[in-house]
Amino acid sequence: MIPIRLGINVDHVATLRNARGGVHPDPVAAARLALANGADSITIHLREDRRHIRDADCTAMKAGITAPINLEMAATAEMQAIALFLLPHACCLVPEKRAELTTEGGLDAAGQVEALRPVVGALVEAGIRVSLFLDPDARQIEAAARLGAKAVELHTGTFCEAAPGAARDAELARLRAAAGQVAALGLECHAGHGLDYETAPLLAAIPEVVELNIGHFLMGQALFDGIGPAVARMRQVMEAARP
Ligand SMILES: CC(=O)[C@@H](O)[C@H](O)COP(=O)(O)O
Ligand SMILES: NCC(=O)COP(=O)(O)O
Repeated sequence: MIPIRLGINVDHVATLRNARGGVHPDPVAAARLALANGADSITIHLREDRRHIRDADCTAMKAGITAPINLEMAATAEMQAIALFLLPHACCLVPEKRAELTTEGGLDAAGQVEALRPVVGALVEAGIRVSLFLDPDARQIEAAARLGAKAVELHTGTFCEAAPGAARDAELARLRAAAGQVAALGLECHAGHGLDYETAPLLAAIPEVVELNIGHFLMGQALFDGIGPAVARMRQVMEAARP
């Protein structure tokens, strides 16, 4: 079986914690449980509005786990400074709009290469593995390679939100083609957003995809099954689908 990594996004543990302004549930405790049950890394998205993960969560996560941390961030001076201080294993540059409910699409890397270049350069220089969160679009993927990113995380939201049928099949075909292009350019291919037990195996079946990042669905499922069993089942269905 071609190995595939599972990154667990614990943003929405922080959403629940913030609902009462306290310290429970703790994203670091959730991360440890996920790592003990099949996760390879932990993703945290420090949004500009700090709606869930906060700055203290980032330092607590760095101190609290030894597994790789993937910091999702907007490509801003503020976030760059935080990343260079925190020095996570990886950073994933994502688009952010304050009014959005969640991430709505991929970063427009092709449209802002010169603006992104210094941010990507500074993070790579600091030894951080930089990925760009992109739609499965050839022009965007080519821009990621031009920028010196080491990975692309394909946005699977459009695929996950589509009902089974021709439109969803077409989006999966786009994702397959994009994964092939990412790998052909020598970058790692990751995927994420909206994945669940039904859709994640369809991405895991793509040989070029080497990492899935999954959060919201699993944190919801954890309310019923517990984080450990929820993550373990995701690991199982991903590996069962793996070529
Ligand atoms: C980029 C992406 O799809 C997610 O990793 C991101 O974290 C979604 O944002 P929220 O976690 O705020 O829903
Ligand atoms: N980059 C995708 C991620 O980290 C988790 O996205 P979601 O599963 O919370 O939609």
